[in-house]
Amino acid sequence: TRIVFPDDPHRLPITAAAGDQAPPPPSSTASGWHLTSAALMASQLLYLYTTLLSPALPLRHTFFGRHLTSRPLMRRLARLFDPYRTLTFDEYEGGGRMAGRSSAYEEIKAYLSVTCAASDAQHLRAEGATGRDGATDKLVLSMLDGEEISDELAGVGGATVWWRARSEAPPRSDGGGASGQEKRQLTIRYHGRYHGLVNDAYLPRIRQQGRELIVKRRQRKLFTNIRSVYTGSPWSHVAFEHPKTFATLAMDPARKKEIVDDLYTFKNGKEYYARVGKPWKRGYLLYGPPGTGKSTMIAAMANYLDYDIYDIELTTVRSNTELRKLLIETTRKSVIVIEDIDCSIDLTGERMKKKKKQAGDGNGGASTSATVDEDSSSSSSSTTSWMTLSGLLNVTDGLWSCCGEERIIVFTTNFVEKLDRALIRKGRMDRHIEMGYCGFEAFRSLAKMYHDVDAHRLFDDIGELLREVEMTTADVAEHLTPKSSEDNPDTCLEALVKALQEAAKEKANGGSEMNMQDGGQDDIDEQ
Ligand SMILES: Nc1ncnc2c1ncn2[C@@H]1O[C@H](COP(=O)(O)OP(=O)(O)OP(=O)(O)O)[C@@H](O)[C@H]1O
Ligand SMILES: [Mg+2]
Repeated sequence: TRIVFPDDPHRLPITAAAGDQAPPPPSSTASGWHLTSAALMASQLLYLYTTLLSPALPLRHTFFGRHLTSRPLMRRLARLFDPYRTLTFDEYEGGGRMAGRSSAYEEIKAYLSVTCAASDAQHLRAEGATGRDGATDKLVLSMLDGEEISDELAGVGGATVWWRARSEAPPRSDGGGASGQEKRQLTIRYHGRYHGLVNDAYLPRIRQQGRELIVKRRQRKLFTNIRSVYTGSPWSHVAFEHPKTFATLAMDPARKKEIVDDLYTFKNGKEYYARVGKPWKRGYLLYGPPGTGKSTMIAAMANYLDYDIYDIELTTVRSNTELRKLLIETTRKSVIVIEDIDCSIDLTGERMKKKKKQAGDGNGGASTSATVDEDSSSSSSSTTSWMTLSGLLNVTDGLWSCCGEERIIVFTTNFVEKLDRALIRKGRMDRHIEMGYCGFEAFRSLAKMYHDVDAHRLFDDIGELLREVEMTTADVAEHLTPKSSEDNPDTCLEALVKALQEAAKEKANGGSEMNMQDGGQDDIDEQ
């Protein structure tokens, strides 16, 4: 580690003797603070002694320091020698394995990245970043371990605070490999006389500025639950740059408006959720046949809300505990997605079977449906992972889903009727959205999007055929896509008509029964 000290005329001249150990905090202002030469010498001797004795420990933690600080009088004396205070911000708050990311740490880190750039620090870390405008030439600077930078306290002429970054290696597992993540910390050091100022004005101010910077710089990310080899986080991410918006999502305009209004109300519902005491989250279930725009809708939602996406591949989650950990690691303003929920886990009537069995046994016991035994369900031969329905229920409405605010949970499925009712009841999945086969309104928006055509002689035929034949939006979009430079709106619409007529003929011959699916309602009935 390399340490850079701020230029300060009052720094005690022990740097060389102390090696890598930081010198005592420099005096932040010259005014009003004059040690007598005797006190200065005593403090130097004292510090030299403690520093040499135990270079790794700050003054207060040494044997000598503890003695000095154990009595009020002595403590005051110690303050004379060491009038500086420190505050440490951990990257993870709460301690233990279930610690969550600290917003204070993130905000201060963002603020310091600007201070770093303007500082005279010699060794900084630079990370590439993409700005919101898509520019890829941005750099975000941060302090390397042990690096120290100074910052001014506004309103107090020349008063300075010092920030230092440090990290602890994760504890080793039995196999010798790292078993966890690095513990990162940021520590601020300041003169005791500025304690009130630092806590009441400086820290709130820089957190606010950090928050604004985070929003300004935010490149949205698409996370997936593959452990990152770089950070040890259970999530890896790439930049999220899906171009789909609600403007380019083909569906019935009235239904689209409903969904957009719903999202708008959620996004601006902070006070409402606080007032009624509900966690600020909302669950959406998107269901419908393949190619009807479920994944596309998720991208449009994330773009509309300006949220990150956490895409959970449930089949690789080995236990309910792992799922909880994943959820705790998500940040606010995010859409948490579990696609094809029916394929990820055997959720189909597991609880029903259990309930029936209990009813059949007639021996009481734990009889409520909410008490599914995790172990018995995890040993079910049809599950591909050890995730269980009860674990998933916990995630969607238990403690774990409200460990942060402003989250949307989206499940998608091709077979809504297969899902356990408990999983998709209102409150868990608040809104059920059917993504059905392409209707006339959806077709019209595709025609407008692809060919800028509002009306055409073939529209009536197409409308008729779409009522008769079930064709996915993906298929209709494909027919409308020009395949060569000779293609124009006429040829594309004719190709679509032809495809629809063929599908109608096939249906009439009884060949397309497989495609039959119920459509119609927006919301499915609840138990
Ligand atoms: N409503 C729509 N508006 C615009 N494009 C659509 C729409 N539905 C589907 N598409 C197009 O069809 C393709 C497939 O759609 P998407 O992946 O969203 O389907 P899906 O419902 O998620 O299918 P699956 O169930 O197989 O995951 C996308 O590339 C998209 O461009
Ligand atoms: Mg999909």
